Amino acid sequence: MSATIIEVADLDVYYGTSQILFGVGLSVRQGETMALLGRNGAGKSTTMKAIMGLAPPRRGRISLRGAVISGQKPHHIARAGLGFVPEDRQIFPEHTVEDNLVIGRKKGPEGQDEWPIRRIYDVFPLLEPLRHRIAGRLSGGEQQMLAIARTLMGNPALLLLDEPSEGLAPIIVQRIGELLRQLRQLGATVLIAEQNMHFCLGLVSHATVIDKGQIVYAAGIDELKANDAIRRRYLAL
Ligand SMILES: Nc1ncnc2c1ncn2[C@@H]1O[C@H](COP(=O)(O)OP(=O)(O)OP(=O)(O)O)[C@@H](O)[C@H]1O
Repeated sequence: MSATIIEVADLDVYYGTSQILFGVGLSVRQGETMALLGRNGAGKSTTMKAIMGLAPPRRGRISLRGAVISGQKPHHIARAGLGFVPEDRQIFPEHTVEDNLVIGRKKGPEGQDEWPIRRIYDVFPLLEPLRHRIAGRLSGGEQQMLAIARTLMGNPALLLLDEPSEGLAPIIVQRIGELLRQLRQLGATVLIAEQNMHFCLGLVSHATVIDKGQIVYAAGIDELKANDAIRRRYLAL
């Protein structure tokens, strides 16, 4: 069995006095693509932010390849090997596509340099002809691709994507899905927070379902596909 990349255990997260996460736990192994599924407001983004140190947990532990990272500052966590694409993508809108990519370039925590710009353009062929375009003028789908590509330039051990399909036209969602399937084939380890289960089918290997800040189900994606009761109860499908 491959090594565990990230292990999240017993996380409690609060915003002010409101408790948002209740004992959240999940783990992702090397080469897995895991979906964190749940309805609007279930706690997906908060889980991602907690992992990145942006919503520090009041209780619980997060380890990256066995080393505890909870309690560290977000930039330390990023340097330790986590690459986060937030819901709002956070590209630099006034810079060109290529500048955005170059800004994201850094070696991985063990000196890996697996994503030189040439390889990025091979995997993201739509970005190459746009390289001199101002990022803020790209379409939503192009910006999402750029945000993923830029994060890969940092050679993360784990790529965290917060709702990559949100707000995009179905054809673009399909393209992003194909891209993520390709990353999976290349061996990337990915955690995707999504409301859109259909987007994740055929893309992820495992699924964890969150509801009202608690993990209510975790299994291989085929098991979830076969489990009508869970899908109806927590994913409204
Ligand atoms: N900054 C904040 N302050 C207070 N409450 C917040 C804050 N951000 C989120 N919440 C609340 O925390 C809960 C979980 O939100 P979260 O964004 O993690 O859900 P989500 O599953 O990612 O949903 P979405 O699809 O809407 O992003 C919601 O009830 C939300 O209203």
